[in-house]
Amino acid sequence: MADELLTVAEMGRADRAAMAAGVPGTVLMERAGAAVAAAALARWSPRPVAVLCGPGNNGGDGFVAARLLAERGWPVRLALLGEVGALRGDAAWAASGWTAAPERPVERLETGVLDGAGLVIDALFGAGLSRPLTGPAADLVMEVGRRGLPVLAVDVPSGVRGDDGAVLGCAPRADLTVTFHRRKPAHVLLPGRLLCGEVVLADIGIPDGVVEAIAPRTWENGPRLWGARYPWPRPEGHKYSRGHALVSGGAVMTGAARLAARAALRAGAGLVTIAVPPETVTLYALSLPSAIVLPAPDGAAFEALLDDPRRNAVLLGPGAGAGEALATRVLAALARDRSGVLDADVFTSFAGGLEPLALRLHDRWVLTPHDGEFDRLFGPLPGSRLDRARAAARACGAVVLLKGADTVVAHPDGRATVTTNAPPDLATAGSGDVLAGLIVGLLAQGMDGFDAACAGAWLHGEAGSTVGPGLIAEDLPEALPAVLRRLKAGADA
Ligand SMILES: NC(=O)C1=CN([C@@H]2O[C@H](COP(=O)(O)OP(=O)(O)OC[C@H]3O[C@@H](n4cnc5c(N)ncnc54)[C@H](OP(=O)(O)O)[C@@H]3O)[C@@H](O)[C@H]2O)[C@@H](O)CC1
Ligand SMILES: Nc1ncnc2c1ncn2[C@@H]1O[C@H](COP(=O)(O)OP(=O)(O)O)[C@@H](O)[C@H]1O
Ligand SMILES: [K+]
Repeated sequence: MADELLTVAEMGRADRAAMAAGVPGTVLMERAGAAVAAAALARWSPRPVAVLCGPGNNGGDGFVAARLLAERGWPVRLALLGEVGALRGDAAWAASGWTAAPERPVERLETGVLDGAGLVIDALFGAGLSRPLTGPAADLVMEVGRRGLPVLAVDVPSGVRGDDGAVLGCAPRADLTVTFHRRKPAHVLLPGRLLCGEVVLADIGIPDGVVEAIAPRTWENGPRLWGARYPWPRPEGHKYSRGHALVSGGAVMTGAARLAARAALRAGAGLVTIAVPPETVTLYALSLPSAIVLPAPDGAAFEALLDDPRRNAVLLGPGAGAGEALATRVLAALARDRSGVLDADVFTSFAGGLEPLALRLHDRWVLTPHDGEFDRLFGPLPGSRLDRARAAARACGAVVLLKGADTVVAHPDGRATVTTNAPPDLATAGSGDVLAGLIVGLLAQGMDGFDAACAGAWLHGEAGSTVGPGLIAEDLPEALPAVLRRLKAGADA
């Protein structure tokens, strides 16, 4: 499946470009409806179907699918929101194909149309959803849920907004969603993703060059985006050529930096130094035999460690304790030519204002806030998670990774990805520290900020899925070798 995600506006441009290139809208609609019918035939045994059509082109796709399923002998009932006479353009053409047979009435959109149905095709609203569902459309959607009927959604479950996956009013929980040409953000962002069920992407004959001309800026995260630049060890390499990560460790919450350091090593950093309060050296050293544990009694000692340019990537925040001392270390790291990750307590330390960071950050730095930390640093920004992460990246000049079940990585230049492979088992203490460690380990090996953030988020999700239920954060670095072996074998390309 293609990785690009098109906004509703970009999809509209793709449709228009296809028509300008000589593919009529009716042909696109016939192919869309045929893809819906084919998906129903492939997934379900023949059964009575209720096709719910809306007043626009999403409804048009429904008319086509209804006709094709009826031609295959399925018992089909079709109900329309509004009057047939009010349909326009391609949808009017599609409706005429259904009504051409006198035994195929167009029913009013009332719950009775569901009686006897073994499948619902939801073709009420797609790209054109403009307001919350109310009235008969909302009644039908609620009733479909109450009856527990299987649902095949056309383009998106009606009520789910294409650009951000938000639910306007209500939306059915689909078993299968058939979308066209490219997926939309709603298919990967929550809650939309959870309402789509399985997503089938259908080719409706929009020419190949159209996507290149649109140059979309959003992708589903996966190895196809960054795998070619993954920093695999080279035969002639040695530990000094694989980067040296410097992790700042705290006095009390020592687990966070230890988890991060171990993840950085597993990600392939040649060396990891962990700078810790002197009284904790033994504790850190005993649990991290492969890391270099050095005492850093104060900020000056930490800066002395930073001064060695071989320590090329820095992680600050996990378990550090928020405050002036951490803020000073962050600014010291940013004053040098390094890459790095800012996480956890850093966001609280700069909650008073972004300026000191924004003045010094660049795109070899990655910020990894969860929603609460994000709001603390950037304020409550409007829009979807994609919008907010993009705005934050633009505001601070660094790569922003907004954590969650649908983690977004955004670059200041507007590129963004959504990560979809993370299981809910990752919602456990310390899991974010591992993510930060993975990213700093990749940065140390020379990956750029956007690639390292995307690769780190994806590896984190894969590692989480490999372990599954019962996962604790310590498991994640240990799951990495198997994930990397599969990645290297090209199994996920
Ligand atoms: N373009 C193409 O070539 C192709 C497009 N394709 C298909 O077209 C779909 C997009 O079609 P579309 O643009 O006509 O929008 P659609 O989703 O049918 O809704 C618009 C209508 O719904 C109405 N309406 C909206 N919200 C409402 C609400 N809450 N409650 C009540 N009414 C509401 C809205 O009314 P208005 O806002 O104008 O008042 C308008 O009448 C796309 O998802 C795909 O399935 C495929 O065939 C492939 C080729
Ligand atoms: N429901 C979920 N599904 C998938 N991943 C999740 C979910 N909840 C949290 N995560 C992931 O788990 C990690 C938690 O990080 P964080 O909130 O910083 O926790 P901690 O500070 O305890 O390490 C993030 O990578 C986040 O994306
Ligand atoms: K729909």
